[in-house]
Amino acid sequence: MIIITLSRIFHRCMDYFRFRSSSSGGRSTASETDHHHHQLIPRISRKYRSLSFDSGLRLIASLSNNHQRIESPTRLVMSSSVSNSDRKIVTGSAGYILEDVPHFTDDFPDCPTYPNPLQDNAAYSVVKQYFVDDDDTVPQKIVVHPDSPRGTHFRRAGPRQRVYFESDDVLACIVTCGGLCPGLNTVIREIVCGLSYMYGVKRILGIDGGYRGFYARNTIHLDTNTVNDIHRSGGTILGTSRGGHDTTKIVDSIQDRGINQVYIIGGDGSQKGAAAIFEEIRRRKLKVAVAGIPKTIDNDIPIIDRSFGFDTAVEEAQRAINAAHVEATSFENGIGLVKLMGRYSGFIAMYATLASRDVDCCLIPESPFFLEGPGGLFEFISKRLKESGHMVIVIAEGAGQDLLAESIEESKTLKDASGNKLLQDVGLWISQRIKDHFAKKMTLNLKYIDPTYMIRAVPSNASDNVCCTLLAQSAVHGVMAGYNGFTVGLVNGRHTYIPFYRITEKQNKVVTTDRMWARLLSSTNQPSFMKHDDIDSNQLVGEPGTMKW
Ligand SMILES: Nc1ncnc2c1ncn2[C@@H]1O[C@H](COP(=O)(O)OP(=O)(O)O)[C@@H](O)[C@H]1O
Ligand SMILES: O=P(O)(O)OC[C@H]1O[C@](O)(COP(=O)(O)O)[C@@H](O)[C@@H]1O
Ligand SMILES: [Mg+2]
Repeated sequence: MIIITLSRIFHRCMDYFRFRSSSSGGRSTASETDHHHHQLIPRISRKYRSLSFDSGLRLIASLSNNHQRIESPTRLVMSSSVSNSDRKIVTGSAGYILEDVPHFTDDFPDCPTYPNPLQDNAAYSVVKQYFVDDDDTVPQKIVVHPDSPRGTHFRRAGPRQRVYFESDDVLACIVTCGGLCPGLNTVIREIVCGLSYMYGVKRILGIDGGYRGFYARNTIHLDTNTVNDIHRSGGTILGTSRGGHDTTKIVDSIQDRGINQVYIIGGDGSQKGAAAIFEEIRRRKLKVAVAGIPKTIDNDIPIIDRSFGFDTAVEEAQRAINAAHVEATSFENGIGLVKLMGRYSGFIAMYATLASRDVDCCLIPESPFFLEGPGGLFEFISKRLKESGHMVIVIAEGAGQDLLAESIEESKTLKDASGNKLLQDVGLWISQRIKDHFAKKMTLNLKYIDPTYMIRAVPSNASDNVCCTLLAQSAVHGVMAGYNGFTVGLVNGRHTYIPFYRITEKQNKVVTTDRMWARLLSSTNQPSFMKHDDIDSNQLVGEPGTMKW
């Protein structure tokens, strides 16, 4: 209680000395902005002139005179792998760690705040506890032991009592980057509607065609009318692209246009791009917020439970698997083979298999397999055909690439414009290998179905539409509340703000020693195709226990 009260007193004191900053508006250069900022500082009491949020916390701590709750929370600033990026880590008792996100007050300790317009909105003011308490955090791990530390937490998303933008001053922009994903249009729609209806923001721009659109294309005007029906269509009305991330040109464009809120909808690559933009914005001391909304049908983004589009992609994949099953059961020794997306992570294949119940074998990038000999794929196919006369195989596009690379040497080095590995068609390759192997042994009817782009080009389903809406609203609330340099994401079913470095430091993968993969193996009754050595060296790179729903 004491720290909360002191913290509020501190913020009240700070509010008293607030000034109106316009550092990001207009066409000011970085040096002009600096100058403008420093011109305004003398208006603040000397005592609080250089008081950052951190030093504010320390001030409260010293005032509190050794109170237990104040003794423990300490903010440690650690060096980051990304230049100029300070990691905000708050530690507390019982091994509590908050991996916090940057806030405007870190760089602009005296920037003004305003009452949240939602508090005058009849629809929200009746909602009990609509505003999120500043102390609310969400644990990354929810399975704990009596004596285990409380571990890493992330800041809970949602609206705050005070905001750091006046509605009329906001110039927001939205960009979609990377591959398509069901729900992109819904997220665009809900950012526009959230900004407009909740916060009265009128100036919102769409960036045309991904990152390069910042500097190579005109912007697109967005309002609640223009986005009204877009959620019914797949794709993105803004267009998207790979490559073209030129940080300097992008931030020049943000600065020149006077944009002060940047919403970036994209996958792991896009979030790395967002982090680079945020770093440059900070370096230039611009009062511009950058927020990421994770887009990934592959579910290759760590920390989060899942993001929008995945559910729809898995549902759409069922149509291909059903067709494969019908074909396989209609012919002697029928094999239906379906290739699904998943460059480095096999979540779509794994969940489509678990959902379908018709799949006999699921092959993913994380689980090595081999074709010939005892325990190999050919032996299993032979066994399953003898038992039931047909089978369905689901293969993720990134599976077995090492086997393909043995035959196609140059395939190891090919990359797309964003630097992602370009894959060979494992579906075609494995179909041919199976046909060749059984050619002289038995009649085989193999039908290869490749629904690749169909599962991501569709509009999002009902559950993903809800997911898109909540993510978009959470991003808008976070930005308006002054948080910065974050990706919004579901952690254990709660929306959180996650620092970019945690999102970009590794990829999420299926952990084949985790219980979910074991559940799949028991559902299909397929062998693991793993040799003992593979188990030992199995990359434990995923977040064990992700996809918990
Ligand atoms: N390490 C990086 N730094 C800066 N920008 C990046 C980085 N990786 C990817 N990007 C940019 O992010 C955008 C999307 O990346 P991509 O890998 O194609 O898709 P996704 O975001 O869906 O993973 C591209 O414009 C790409 O240039
Ligand atoms: O052919 P494209 O459009 O470059 O994309 C193919 C890749 O896009 C994805 O659908 C999604 O990847 P991103 O998240 O990097 O956009 C992958 O599953 C697939 O390998
Ligand atoms: Mg990606």
